[in-house]
Amino acid sequence: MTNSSNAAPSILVTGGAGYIGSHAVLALEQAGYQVVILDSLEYGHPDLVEQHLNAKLVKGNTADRALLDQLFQDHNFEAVMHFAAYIAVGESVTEPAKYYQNNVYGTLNLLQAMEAAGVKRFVFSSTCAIYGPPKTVPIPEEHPKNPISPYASSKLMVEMMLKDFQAAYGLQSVCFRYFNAAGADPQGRLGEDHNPETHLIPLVLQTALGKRDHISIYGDDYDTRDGTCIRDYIHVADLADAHVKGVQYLMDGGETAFINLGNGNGFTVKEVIETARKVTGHPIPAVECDRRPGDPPSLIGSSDHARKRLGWVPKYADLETIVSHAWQWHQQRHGE
Ligand SMILES: NC(=O)c1ccc[n+]([C@@H]2O[C@H](COP(=O)([O-])OP(=O)(O)OC[C@H]3O[C@@H](n4cnc5c(N)ncnc54)[C@H](O)[C@@H]3O)[C@@H](O)[C@H]2O)c1
Ligand SMILES: O=c1ccn([C@@H]2O[C@H](COP(=O)(O)OP(=O)(O)O[C@H]3O[C@H](CO)[C@H](O)[C@H](O)[C@H]3O)[C@@H](O)[C@H]2O)c(=O)[nH]1
Repeated sequence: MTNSSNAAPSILVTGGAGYIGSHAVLALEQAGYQVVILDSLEYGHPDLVEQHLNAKLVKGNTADRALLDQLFQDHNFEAVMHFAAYIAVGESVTEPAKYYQNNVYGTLNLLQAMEAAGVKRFVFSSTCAIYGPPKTVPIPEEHPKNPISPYASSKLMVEMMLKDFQAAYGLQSVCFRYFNAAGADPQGRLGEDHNPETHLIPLVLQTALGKRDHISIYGDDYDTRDGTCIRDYIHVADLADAHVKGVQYLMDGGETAFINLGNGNGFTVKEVIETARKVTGHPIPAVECDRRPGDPPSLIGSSDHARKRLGWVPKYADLETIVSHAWQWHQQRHGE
């Protein structure tokens, strides 16, 4: 089956039942695309897909070549957006094979299936973690790449494959290097629900809801304005919007590009907790603990490329707005 020429363009979204992928599917659908989601559902939330997205959900793994070939035969995809990956930095250190298998081999298998089907546009979820400890802040795309975890190495390996696939096969891709994804759909339909949860903002909000006794602050002796780590929090709806612009860029004939997605503003762990206290009205007890291994003191991205090449302007750059949207979601999903 193929789409007729005036049908809505069709996109395959892997990992579309997960946090960032589901927001991207929503944004694609609002922009008039038709979406098929491929998700193993090892993580991810089929209930949210069913309630809030029109996309067809196919349960399956990027490692399953026969399934991929069938999908490419059944649909005339204009592009593939690839979110499916394992994401826990700490786990990747103790179980690197799992990360190379899923994040590298799974992606290679997908790219080979795309090549066989003649699909030439690819949008990839990369990470600021590929830069390693920054030598300059804000970090530009040209910054040296020194990943310090297998998770980050797995993402850089895919970026290297994408350069080679462009040269050899003419595959054009946009690699988005996200800084810290945060927040939730402003209308409260979708949000962050990782299990286990390791990210700061959801853990702070679980503490506000009384699901945890306190939030642990990992290190208060960094060389930063209050001793805690600085991160560049980027609203998930702004990430989603960048992905729609990324697909459009490729459909307009754009060539392979590597693009940071951050706000260019950093907030300390203590500032995030203080903002959450203000937004939620809860005291949110915090306990200062040892540093978490592998955490760089400060990560802030320069997003000039995204602005210039894609015309992307984040709508929700304000931390209070990001935390408010996350709070609305957490109360609804996890509140009593
Ligand atoms: N969350 C962040 O702050 C962040 C930062 C940088 C990069 N990223 C990248 O963004 C992407 C999405 O992250 P997320 O936070 O939405 O994670 P998530 O775990 O919520 O979503 C990933 C989804 O992919 C699915 N999946 C995993 N492996 C699969 C496979 N082999 N085949 C099919 N489905 C598979 C999971 O079931 C899950 O639904 C990942 O590639 C991640 O590395 C996330
Ligand atoms: O309970 C917690 C959880 C986190 N933090 C701190 O809060 C900051 C943000 O931590 P997150 O775990 O929310 O985010 P990371 O910066 O560690 O991780 C982000 O960047 C990583 C690469 O560095 C990966 O890409 C990952 O998916 C992405 O969320 C860090 O300084 C961390 O030490 C705490 O103090 N207490």
